[in-house]
Amino acid sequence: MGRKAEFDEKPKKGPGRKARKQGAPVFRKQSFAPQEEEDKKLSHRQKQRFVKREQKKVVQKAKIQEKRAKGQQKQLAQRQKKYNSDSEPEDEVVPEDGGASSEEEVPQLPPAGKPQKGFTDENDDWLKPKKQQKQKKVPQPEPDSEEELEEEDSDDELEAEDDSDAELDAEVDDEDEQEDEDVSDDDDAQVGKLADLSDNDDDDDANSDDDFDISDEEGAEAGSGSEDEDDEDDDEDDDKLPIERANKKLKKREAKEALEAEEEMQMTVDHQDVFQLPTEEEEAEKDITLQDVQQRIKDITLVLSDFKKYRQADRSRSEYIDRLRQDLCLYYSYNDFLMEKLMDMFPLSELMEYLESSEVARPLTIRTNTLKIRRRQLAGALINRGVNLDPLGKWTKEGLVIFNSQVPLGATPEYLGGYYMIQGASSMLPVMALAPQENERILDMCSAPGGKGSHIAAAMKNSGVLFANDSNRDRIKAVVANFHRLGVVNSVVSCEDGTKFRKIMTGFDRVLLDAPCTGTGVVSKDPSVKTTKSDVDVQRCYNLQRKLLLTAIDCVDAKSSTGGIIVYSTCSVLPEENEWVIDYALKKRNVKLVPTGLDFGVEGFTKFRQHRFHPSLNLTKRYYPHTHNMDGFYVAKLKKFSNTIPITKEQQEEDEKQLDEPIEGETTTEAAAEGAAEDAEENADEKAPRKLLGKRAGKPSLTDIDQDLKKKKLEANKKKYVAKVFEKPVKVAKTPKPDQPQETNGAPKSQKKNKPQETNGAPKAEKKEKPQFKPEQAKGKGKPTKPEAGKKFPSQPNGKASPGKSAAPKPEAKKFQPKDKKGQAKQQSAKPAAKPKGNATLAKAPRIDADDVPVLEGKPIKRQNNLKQKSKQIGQLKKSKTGANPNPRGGKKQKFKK
Ligand SMILES: C[S@@+](CC[C@H](N)C(=O)[O-])C[C@H]1O[C@@H](n2cnc3c(N)ncnc32)[C@H](O)[C@@H]1O
Repeated sequence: MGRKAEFDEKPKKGPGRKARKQGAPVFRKQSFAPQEEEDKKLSHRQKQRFVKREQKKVVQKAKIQEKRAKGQQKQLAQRQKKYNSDSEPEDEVVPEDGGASSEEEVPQLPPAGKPQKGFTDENDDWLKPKKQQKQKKVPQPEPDSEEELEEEDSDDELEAEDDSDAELDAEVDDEDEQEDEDVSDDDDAQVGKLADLSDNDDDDDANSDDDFDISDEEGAEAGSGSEDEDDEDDDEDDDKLPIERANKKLKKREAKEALEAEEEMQMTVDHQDVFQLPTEEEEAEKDITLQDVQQRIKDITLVLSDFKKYRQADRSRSEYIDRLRQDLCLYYSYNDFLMEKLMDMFPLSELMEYLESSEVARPLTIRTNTLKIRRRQLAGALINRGVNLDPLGKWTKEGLVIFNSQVPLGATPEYLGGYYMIQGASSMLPVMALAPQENERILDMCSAPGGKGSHIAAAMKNSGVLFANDSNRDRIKAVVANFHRLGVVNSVVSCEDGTKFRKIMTGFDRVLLDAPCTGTGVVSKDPSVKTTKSDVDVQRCYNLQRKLLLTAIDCVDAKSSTGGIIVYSTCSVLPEENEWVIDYALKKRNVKLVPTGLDFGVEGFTKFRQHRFHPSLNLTKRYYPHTHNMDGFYVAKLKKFSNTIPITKEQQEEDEKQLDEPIEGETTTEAAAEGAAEDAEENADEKAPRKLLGKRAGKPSLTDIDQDLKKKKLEANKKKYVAKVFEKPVKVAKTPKPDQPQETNGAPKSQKKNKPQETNGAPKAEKKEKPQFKPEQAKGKGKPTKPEAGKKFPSQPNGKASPGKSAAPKPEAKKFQPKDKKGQAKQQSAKPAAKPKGNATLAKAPRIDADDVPVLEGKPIKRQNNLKQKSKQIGQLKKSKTGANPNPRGGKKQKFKK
């Protein structure tokens, strides 16, 4: 008010209120006058704020001083004296204010004994920056009105009064900025608001405090260097808002944590370096948990990922691999045999994926029976029943995937009405590859329970004829039931041994061989596979599959105008049951692999460990649970290009006998040697010129020059493709007869020698026949030598699967023993009763599953076929036997000789 009086006249223009304020050069002396008068001028709010502020200050001061007091009692006592002398007059101001009403009363300072407020030169240094901070941080807002102006004035006055406290205030404020800013709430709204972002919330406050505490501690830990940096940062931070400072500290802390995490990881990795493979004693002593096993799997995986770096110097890779295999067996409940097979097939990382996904059930899928309904209609009907479904994929027009269902899918009216078949996604693939056409004659050789058979019928639109065969009498009933339900009317259902089907009926346009197998691709459906399958099972399947496939090929008419197609499939992932079988067929029949027409799937193996298959095996397809979310599956599509069989009848018979021979439960190295010898024998067969059969019999032979050229060509190809493919399964371990001394091993040789004598003159004609057969294959057949054949069946070399195996390799001479045995086998087959007599192990040998045991039924079909439908091939064979080749046996023997 007084200021007004100083102006003579109001300036019309010029600076505004701010300028006026600034322009007022005269400070009233009353500002320093006793507060009584001033207090009266304070508004109620001002008074409240003032009191608040003062109270706060006192509390803050008390806190700080308490802290200091602990470590600096003496020093502080001196300071106190000094301080008392310096600040007494100012302090006295406060009590003077005390004359105000109790509401406005400024809280009394703590007793003089304690170091209270103010600072000396000694603590001036560390207080200074904070004072600056305070000054910068709390700019005074400009008053907008007269009233505010008054308030400001009074505030100014108050500040002036508390000048001595101001520095201490700064210190206090800095100790707890939030609280300080709280004090200046309304008037300092600008600052207050920003500070309130964190301050008003107690929790946040607490958190931020914690954060700072931590960072302070960390700073202390980091050492003096970082403290200095922090000090510098603090100076810089003075310009920043609290939230910015908090953010900066947070970032710092995060960076530090990241660094620590990295160090920790490195330490962990370094720790792995010293992963110790447990010794056998340690193993025996320690009770191992599943977690331990899991951890060890991880550890060994890491070691194997960089073997040089992480290995123990005294441990070999195979030791780690053995340990890993055992651990995987334990963890995933596999037997050693199957785990070893899988480890051979997949790289380690993929193996883990495969094993993991094999633990999970595949999605439930159904196939629309297009004979009765369209997929869209079926989906609608099922959705109405509360089934949650989707189309299975772009690759199929019939498949639906079921996510969940409120009704059992095997009991819906739609199911009972034959609108769909519950079928795994992978089961749809072979029929798609087969691509059945309308009005064709198609054979489904192993049909039960009829899933794929009914799919074929649907593709044929119930036209033509579908022969659905299965050797299992019980299972064949399911075929009939399903065909009835699904409305399949173009089919003939038979129950025959598939391997004999060529004698029943041939001339099919297409044949599907969905072969019986070990089921290693469907462990999620049938976990017992993980523990029950052995090398004997695989060998048994391998034998049966080869026989069935050769028969399937023989049943197809290569001259079919629409087909001439054979599709082979299994739900096994083992190469022995897939590529091995196909490769065998490529050698034994005039077929070639063609693309399956399936646009997804992994290529079949062209090599597997030390084995090499025909390069065209890459046209076959593999399916895995971890890559396709389907059961493990295999599909191969063959095209028959000639009805001629590129091997002699005798050889065929011999092959069949070989495949018929039972397999002993425990394989031995002797058996391996036997197989090796047989391989060698067969290789000799391949090299030998063949007797012409069928149409080509008697036709002009290749000249010697041609043969030389051919040999050279084969040699050249040999470099590209070394076929070691056909490795026979391990068969019965026939113990040598006691009365057969070592010398008897030579007997087969002498027998062989006799053979060629009977077969003179045939080679050239044989060569003539060969062009129909792929040169690479022919070469491949001829190639495997004894050492290669010695590798035998993949399970054989490691010798782990069969406990009975002897580790010692058989002497070379013994490899020829099988021939002798073969001769025996022939004799035995002629006299079946004598067979068990000759070899006790044969009687014990496990037989083929009930499924696989030929059940010769359906006689009428057989009879009918015997009467009406005689295979061309059989005819040709007979012809060659009787006419074209006057001495077929001689032809065979000659081959052996060569
Ligand atoms: C994989 S299942 C066939 C599944 C069938 N394709 C389907 O989709 O429903 C193999 C079948 O082969 C049959 N089987 C086994 N040995 C056989 C043989 N020697 N001749 C014919 N069928 C045989 C089994 O009875 C079994 O039903």
